[in-house]
Amino acid sequence: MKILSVEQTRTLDQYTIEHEPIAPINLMERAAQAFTDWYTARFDKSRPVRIFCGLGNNGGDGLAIARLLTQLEYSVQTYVVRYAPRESEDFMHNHRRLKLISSITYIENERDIPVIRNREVAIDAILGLGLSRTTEGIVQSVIDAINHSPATVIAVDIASGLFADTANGPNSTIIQPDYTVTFHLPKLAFLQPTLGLYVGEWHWVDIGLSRAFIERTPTTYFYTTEKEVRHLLRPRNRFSHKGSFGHALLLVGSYGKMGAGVLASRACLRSGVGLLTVQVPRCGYEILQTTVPEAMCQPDGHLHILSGQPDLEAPELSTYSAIGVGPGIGTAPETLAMLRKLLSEAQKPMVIDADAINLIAKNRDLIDKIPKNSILTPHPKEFERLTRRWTSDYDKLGILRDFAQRNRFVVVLKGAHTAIATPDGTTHFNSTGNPGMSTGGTGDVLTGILTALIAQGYDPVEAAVLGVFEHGRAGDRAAQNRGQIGLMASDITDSLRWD
Ligand SMILES: NC(=O)C1=CN([C@@H]2O[C@H](COP(=O)(O)OP(=O)(O)OC[C@H]3O[C@@H](n4cnc5c(N)ncnc54)[C@H](O)[C@@H]3O)[C@@H](O)[C@H]2O)[C@@H](O)CC1
Ligand SMILES: Nc1ncnc2c1ncn2[C@@H]1O[C@H](COP(=O)(O)OP(=O)(O)O)[C@@H](O)[C@H]1O
Ligand SMILES: [K+]
Repeated sequence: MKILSVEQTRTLDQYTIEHEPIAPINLMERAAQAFTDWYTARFDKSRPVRIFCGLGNNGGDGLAIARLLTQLEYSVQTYVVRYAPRESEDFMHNHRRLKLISSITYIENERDIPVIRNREVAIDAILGLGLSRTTEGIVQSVIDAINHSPATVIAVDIASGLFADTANGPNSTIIQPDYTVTFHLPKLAFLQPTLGLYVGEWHWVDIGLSRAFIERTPTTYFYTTEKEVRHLLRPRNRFSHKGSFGHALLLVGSYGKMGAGVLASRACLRSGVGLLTVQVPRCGYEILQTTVPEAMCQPDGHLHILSGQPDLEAPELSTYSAIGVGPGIGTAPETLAMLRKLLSEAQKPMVIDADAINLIAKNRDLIDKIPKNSILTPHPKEFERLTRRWTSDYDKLGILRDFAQRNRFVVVLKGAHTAIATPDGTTHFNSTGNPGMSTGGTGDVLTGILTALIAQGYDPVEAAVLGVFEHGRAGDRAAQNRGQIGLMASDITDSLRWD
């Protein structure tokens, strides 16, 4: 699914109005109806509703929602925050219609702000996508009052005060909703870690904006949906054999961190690889053979760490269809030497994670040695070590895009809504996963998954988008069984289902 900019969203609204065609006021009515349907499916009439409206079209939506809920016999009190002398035309129209059936209270100064109580619902329709400057004055006071109230808060389209795709200033006053119900495609702001407080749980309601326009509008930002991912998954041929699904090599583990290697190996096997060889320090040999009997094990000459020495009689690197390196390997000088040699010899895209990324961050000459189209899977701290500190989520997205494009890597920046940046400059945000996955070892599982997909011949960008989605989906299944708190990394592997 595409993510459009505010400017493109405005043009999308305009295009829909001209080409469906539909009058602006009817499109607003459709938005209000969609919101009302969403609301009435979740909240019953016992909860009093206070709707706070601005003077633009977001306020217009709020007035129309007030009318629809009043007609459904919800207990509704409507407020107009009078921060400016002028109202939008469609606001005026809905104002006249609401006036016929209900009273409207004006908020011009702080005295006019009502006390919002427990069990009440506050609907925020003060400012929408038209936000052009930081909030101030009475708008700020109303937002503060709503945020400090015990009510359930629902933002119409976007939280008032939140810029949809640019950074807010440091001391901005922004609604902190429990829910955001948005009419347009997801906005970039909804997917950024530092903005979660200003989004809450977000829901998209379809108001029939032009699909033709969306299809031909260029964007570099995408939100991965299940339908798109289904398209990527390749069915198995009836006459296939284990040679059809590649031979992966994982270089993982060190003394005390063999678990990372076991997690990555099991996830790799659960993701359809034909054959798996795992290279571990000698101390990991029995651990691996015992816990993952499906894998072949290649012990390193060193007892505790991967050293790449002595050169054991391993098959040529080129015989492997994919190589994954990093989970649990530590950052010893011998392991650095091993990584240096590996990167110099590898010809195909690899999967590079965890300590391998930390070693590369400290030895930057290695960046040029990484095969093009390799997948790097840093979490934010690892990515910062690899690049630089960022000033906002948007700054970070710029660094991410440039780093992936300049080096021709696929960079999987992990977290809620993992962002996958590709060599061609696009960024794909993931839609699956949950906070139960914030626990040690879940990243190692992802490395195993991605290595298996590359081994099976998936293109690295497809592998990253598909693998990250399925990793999150397995995490969601595991959370359903166990609850988020009880979830641990191996539950994700056990919950993988590739169908
Ligand atoms: N066809 C459409 O355009 C549709 C629009 N819809 C609604 O319309 C919204 C966008 O409407 P508008 O473009 O009128 O935008 P807003 O309702 O966000 O209001 C914009 C107005 O607020 C002023 N303003 C901006 N920042 C301010 C601040 N910090 N303090 C005080 N005033 C400020 C602007 O000068 C402008 O006059 C969407 O978010 C959505 O809710 C929906 O009805 C769906 C259809
Ligand atoms: N709140 C969250 N929502 C969705 N996914 C999450 C969340 N927290 C963590 N994850 C996922 O869990 C994994 C954590 O990886 P990582 O930080 O490398 O952990 P580890 O190094 O312990 O394996 C990533 O894939 C990340 O996207
Ligand atoms: K709003």
